[in-house]
Amino acid sequence: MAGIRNPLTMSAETVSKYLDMRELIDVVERSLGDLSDKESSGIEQPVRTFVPVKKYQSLLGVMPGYSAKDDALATKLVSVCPQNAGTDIPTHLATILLFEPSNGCLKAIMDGEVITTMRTAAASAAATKYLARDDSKILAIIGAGHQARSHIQALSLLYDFTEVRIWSRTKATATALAHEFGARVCESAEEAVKDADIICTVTFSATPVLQGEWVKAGAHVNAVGACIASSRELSESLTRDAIVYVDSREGALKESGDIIINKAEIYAEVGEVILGRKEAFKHKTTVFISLGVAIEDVVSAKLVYDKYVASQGMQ
Ligand SMILES: NC(=O)C1=CN([C@@H]2O[C@H](COP(=O)(O)OP(=O)(O)OC[C@H]3O[C@@H](n4cnc5c(N)ncnc54)[C@H](O)[C@@H]3O)[C@@H](O)[C@H]2O)C=CC1
Ligand SMILES: O=C([O-])C1=[NH+]CCC1
Repeated sequence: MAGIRNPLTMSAETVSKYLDMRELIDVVERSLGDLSDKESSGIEQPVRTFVPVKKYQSLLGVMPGYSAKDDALATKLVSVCPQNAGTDIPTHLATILLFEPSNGCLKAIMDGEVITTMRTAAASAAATKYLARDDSKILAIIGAGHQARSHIQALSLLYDFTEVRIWSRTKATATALAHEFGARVCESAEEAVKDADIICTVTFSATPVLQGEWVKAGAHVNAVGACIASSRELSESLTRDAIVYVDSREGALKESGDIIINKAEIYAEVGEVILGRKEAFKHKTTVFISLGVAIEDVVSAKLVYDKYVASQGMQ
């Protein structure tokens, strides 16, 4: 069997070669459904551990998970270093260790940055498919980093947008990203989200970048950037008035400032909607709070590994 005592090493370039966003959206969608049905899927996923590195205002996240249904076992190690912004080092650095569940051997050490960037957008796209209106035409993105780019890529596969708008506190990065996609740079977040059908907040902000009063009734919001209990991207009025979905209820109650600080009520995990156990409310204002869950990385890493092994004619 490949890599039993000699794990494969897979670079970001190799991982990218085997990841297709359309396929990933389907795979991640299924994993979110499975996460909401642990009895059948046999998912084991403790809420991740974040080790604060206060001296550098950064975090090390440890994200293990197992899916019995996929027979996939992996852990991601992710450094979150906002202070790297503007340097040659990315703000998120990640490695995924993929194991053979039957004997515990390490099968692969793979780059986790590409997977993190793409699977997060795939999760938002999967949620959006259920929660946004099918005729959505205007996409607004708040933030202009890696997640901003991958969210435009993923959502553009599902919707025929007539307009994509970007606002970021650093205008130069918003302008560069807008140039890639023929999007419009806005002078304020309020201008960007006016009448937008789908809004994504993908910033490092610790305080709200999106106010409820700016959001059109019936819009869908993917709130992706606030992943620790002391940070939030959404105003209290928005989480109070919208129907709030999360990726993991357990994770959100521990990690989401948008839930904890705003004292927001969680209506459902998006997986429960995918399974048809909870309503989608496509025509009401909806919010998907994405924290990122290990199982998304586990299934993505297995997908990459299996495709790589097949392409090499390995067992
Ligand atoms: N939910 C999930 O599964 C995941 C969430 N994330 C989170 O998404 C966010 C964006 O990640 P990336 O795009 O990879 O980072 P990035 O470093 O590539 O981009 C960050 C963006 O946030 C903006 N920003 C930074 N501080 C800000 C502030 N105080 N107010 C407003 N904007 C600010 C920057 O100008 C930049 O446009 C981060 O908070 C990250 O931790 C990242 C990976 C997975
Ligand atoms: O799920 C993930 O990988 C992360 N969520 C927040 C920072 C990284």
